[in-house]
Amino acid sequence: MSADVILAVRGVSKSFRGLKAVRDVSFEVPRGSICSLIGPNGAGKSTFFNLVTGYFRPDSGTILFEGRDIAGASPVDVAHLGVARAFQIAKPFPGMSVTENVRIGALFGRAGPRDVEAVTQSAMQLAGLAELHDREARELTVGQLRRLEVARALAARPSLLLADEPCAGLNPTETAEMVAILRRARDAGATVVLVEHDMPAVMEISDTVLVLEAGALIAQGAPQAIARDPRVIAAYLGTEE
Ligand SMILES: Nc1ncnc2c1ncn2[C@@H]1O[C@H](COP(=O)(O)OP(=O)(O)OP(=O)(O)O)[C@@H](O)[C@H]1O
Repeated sequence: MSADVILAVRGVSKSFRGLKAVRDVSFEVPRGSICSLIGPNGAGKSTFFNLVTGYFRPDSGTILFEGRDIAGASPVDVAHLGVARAFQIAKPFPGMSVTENVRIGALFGRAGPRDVEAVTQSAMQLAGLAELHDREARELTVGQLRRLEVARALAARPSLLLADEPCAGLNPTETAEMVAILRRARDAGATVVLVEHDMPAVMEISDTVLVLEAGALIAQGAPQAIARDPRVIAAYLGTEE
């Protein structure tokens, strides 16, 4: 595996009681890139995130993160190695401030004790939350909560950020902000993989798009090529019988 590949997935499969949720999937994510995982509902996108973050163990295959096989490692171990996940539904501590919530990400992450404050501040800055630093999480809008979730994940200083539908339910202004935040996260050193249904955002932000359908990887490539791919169009729109 080349040093420029941060995540290499090889022949990964996962079934739930006979239902093949992920089928023999292989791909590589170049370090420093932004990669989107798309596909119709039930395609296996969330299952894939759960496999990478250690919530599920694959039935077969390897998941090499920075050259180390993390298939079946615990979520805590995977996080300590440098993989962070920003969930679609943020569950912050509602009575705590934005700063306190982001600091928790830093405390459980890879920053040394002396760096916790600086890492907390820079994650808030990157996510555009500096002005909201003393707001209680319960007062935040959906868009602000989503940014708090990304900031909490980034405060762990991940080298790989997995973002779960970061643009879901956001208005166009908030979506543009989120795209800018994810680009800044990449520029600050994190490779970003997102699951996303917002196609304009996917087209704008992605270096590579991976398409899953019924658990199988049916296409991968640059966004423009993916948008023209007949298999992808058929997967989304269906074909006439
Ligand atoms: N814990 C589980 N137990 C049983 N079946 C599961 C489990 N998790 C996922 N599945 C099944 O695996 C398949 C893939 O689901 P998954 O949630 O990964 O799809 P998805 O692409 O993330 O869909 P969506 O876009 O709707 O979130 C589905 O048929 C789903 O019902």
